[in-house]
Amino acid sequence: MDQIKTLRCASDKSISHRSAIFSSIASGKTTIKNYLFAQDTLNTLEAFKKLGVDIDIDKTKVTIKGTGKYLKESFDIINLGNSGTGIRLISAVCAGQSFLSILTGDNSLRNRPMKRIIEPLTQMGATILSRKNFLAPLAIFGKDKLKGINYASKIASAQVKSAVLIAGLYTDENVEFSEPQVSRNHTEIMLKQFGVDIISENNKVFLGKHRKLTGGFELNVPADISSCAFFMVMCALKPNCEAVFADCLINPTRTGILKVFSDMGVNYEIINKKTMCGEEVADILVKYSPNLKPFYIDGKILPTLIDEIPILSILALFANGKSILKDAKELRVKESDRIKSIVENLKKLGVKVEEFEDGFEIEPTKNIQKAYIETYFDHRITMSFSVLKALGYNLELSETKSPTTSYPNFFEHLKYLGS
Ligand SMILES: O=C(O)C1=C[C@@H](OP(=O)(O)O)[C@@H](O)[C@H](O)C1
Ligand SMILES: C=C(OP(=O)(O)O)C(=O)O
Repeated sequence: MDQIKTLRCASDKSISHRSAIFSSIASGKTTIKNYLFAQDTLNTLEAFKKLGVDIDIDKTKVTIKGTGKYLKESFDIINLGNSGTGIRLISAVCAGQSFLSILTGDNSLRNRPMKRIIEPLTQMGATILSRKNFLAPLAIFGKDKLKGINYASKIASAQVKSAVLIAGLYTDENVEFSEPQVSRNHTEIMLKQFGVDIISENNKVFLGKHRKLTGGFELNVPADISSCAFFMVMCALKPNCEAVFADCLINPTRTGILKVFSDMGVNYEIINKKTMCGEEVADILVKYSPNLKPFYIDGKILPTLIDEIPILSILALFANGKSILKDAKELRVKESDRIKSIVENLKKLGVKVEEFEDGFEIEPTKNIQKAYIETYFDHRITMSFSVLKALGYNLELSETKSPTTSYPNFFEHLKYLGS
């Protein structure tokens, strides 16, 4: 048996975005330790610098002198790169400012749906112009006082929920949001830390009376379970592998993958629970797991593992039966159409896979063929197939730059765990 390795994977992307946004619109100087220095979350810091916030970045921490909720007009267009979270949450901040903001992103982001936030933010009183079909760039004419809203979202989306709650900080009227399943709740947890009254009841959230953010403390961002997932799967598939994933976020709105691991027979153990950033965190030990059952994933669990589907589709190749994914249409509007990206690439490996509008069925295979993988510049597709390649399969990837979006030292960690 090899020595047990410890890996502190990339910091949580969702929590990093929120820490930057809320520290910027709070009073006081807030320090963020273990901020994720990846392209998406660096773009969020750049956005707030453009909006007049004093932000200091050094190797270990970010210090943000909050301005309170009213910012300065940006001289320039704000570019959120590849980040759906960045553009959708910052649009909501801009909806509460009495000046014009223009938000854009890269080719992928300019093709992702923005109607989902344009609709509620417009109902709350902002004026938002977009390209045809509600696509970015977005021109946002905000108002310093918005209207209340009772918004029933048709999709479970933390980005939509967060947009409504953030815009809700700019009104004294009632703000209520509901969604079909509970999406990740980092906005609710962090707004509470900044002193905002917020009440969650099952799949509903309400803002209370107190909506002013008070910063001036230190936040410490845990490791991202969505980033750990790549190496947890690698460890499950690599003979003699045993690794501890340190400080991994285990917020129940994010741990669907652990439930799927249990169902499939992945050998893991939660060994050391703690709290960071108001969030549940733990060290997780994962071991080689040779007898895997297939997965069945549908709408109930999906929001809690939405970003882990690409790497779970790799795990499915080694199960002892057909894995099924349903109700996952949202995957078609991520950084790439992830259903298509997964299915097309698995077919190239010689895997029997059937594509549905909202998911797929994957047959395991003992004979993975040599293939050229088109990543569509989607970080999670690149990282998933890089794990498969590191397990000894003959793959060539169309690019290996995209992981900088969420996990800049991904390949270093891959080498460490693979060695
Ligand atoms: O709020 C967030 O930080 C995120 C929410 C999810 O998107 P949706 O809100 O579109 O489901 C997720 O896929 C994304 O990676 C991060
Ligand atoms: C979907 C993702 O992020 P975003 O929506 O913020 O671009 C992701 O990281 O997988």
